[in-house]
Amino acid sequence: MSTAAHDPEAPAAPADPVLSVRDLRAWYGTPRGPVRAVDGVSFDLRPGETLGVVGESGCGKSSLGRAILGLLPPGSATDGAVDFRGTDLLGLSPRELRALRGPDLGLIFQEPMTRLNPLMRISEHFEEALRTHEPKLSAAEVRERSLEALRGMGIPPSRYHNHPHEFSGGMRQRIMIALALVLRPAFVVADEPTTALDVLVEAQIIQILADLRRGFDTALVLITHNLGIVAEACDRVAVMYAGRIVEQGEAREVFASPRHPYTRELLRSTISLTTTGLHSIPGAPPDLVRPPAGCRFHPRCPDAMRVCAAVEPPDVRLASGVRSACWQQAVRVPGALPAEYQENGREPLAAEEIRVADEA
Ligand SMILES: Nc1ncnc2c1ncn2[C@@H]1O[C@H](COP(=O)(O)OP(=O)(O)OP(=O)(O)O)[C@@H](O)[C@H]1O
Repeated sequence: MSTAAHDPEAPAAPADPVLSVRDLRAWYGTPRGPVRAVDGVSFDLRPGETLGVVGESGCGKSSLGRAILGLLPPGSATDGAVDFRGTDLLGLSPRELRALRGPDLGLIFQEPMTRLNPLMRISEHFEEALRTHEPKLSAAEVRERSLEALRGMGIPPSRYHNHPHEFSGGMRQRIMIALALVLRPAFVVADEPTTALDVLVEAQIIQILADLRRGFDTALVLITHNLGIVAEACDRVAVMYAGRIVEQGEAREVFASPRHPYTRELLRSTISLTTTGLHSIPGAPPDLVRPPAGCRFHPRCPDAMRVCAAVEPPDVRLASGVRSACWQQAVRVPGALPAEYQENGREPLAAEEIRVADEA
């Protein structure tokens, strides 16, 4: 560990994390065996921070968001620790968790109709949420807070007394977001909040999330396929592959010089979409019932070495503060490379060895 000399000009020490996730695992029981959708994930989130979680489809992003909030379906299980302001969320009963959702833990998921009651006016939804969690607010304050949240999402006050069916799908989604944010939760998970929305609305949501974070120190985990949003709106990024975080750090740093080959490939596939041709990463993420040995990305990795097919790479903290789980970095850490790979562990992995490793 490095120790920095005291610098009087240095910014104040960062606040304690609002959320600390340690070695989180989540799996779904299936007839083929457990699907290990989240497999040893750790990160911290400080008040006001936004962490973007990116990765291809099926890498475990949504499972991570749901596992943190205790929202996995029946038949699934979790292990590890999710510390939210000193309470381990994984140890809470469903009832205790429900009490925290809303005022402390917010969630924004894709399905907009799931929580809007078609029989209730929009105003009644807001009144119910605020009266339940902030009973001291006056009727005027409830109205003011609600209209402010709705206005932020581009819904004019004239629509306050309408019913859900009088809005388009996109508007309903924005109302749902306003409803989650009106309670000013300390921590929010937003899972692809923008898929059903157009680009203008997307920009608006990014703005709201930024305001929220500035105004109320809300910490946010933003799960998305859109690396552009992460580059624009997130402080930090976690790149997930096959149930693990393979690289995490300051978004600016990770995007400027990605260290993990998976991050590099993911960035290339996004950038080329908006410029010239279509680049996609050859192959597909692995079956999470039987993931490959060693580094899970090795069968698709252009830089794979022999050690990658056999031994899981340790998480290496680089000088920039970025953490990367890749043998290309780990071989430089004294003692990291096992003795039996000292001699030939760095040799490039031949195609036939990848097949053998896959079948193992
Ligand atoms: N209810 C379930 N039962 C069994 N397997 C599941 C269940 N939900 C998800 N999975 C599996 O868990 C793995 C991770 O899925 P998850 O939805 O978390 O990934 P994701 O990265 O969020 O994907 P996307 O970007 O498509 O939403 C996948 O292999 C998926 O098939």
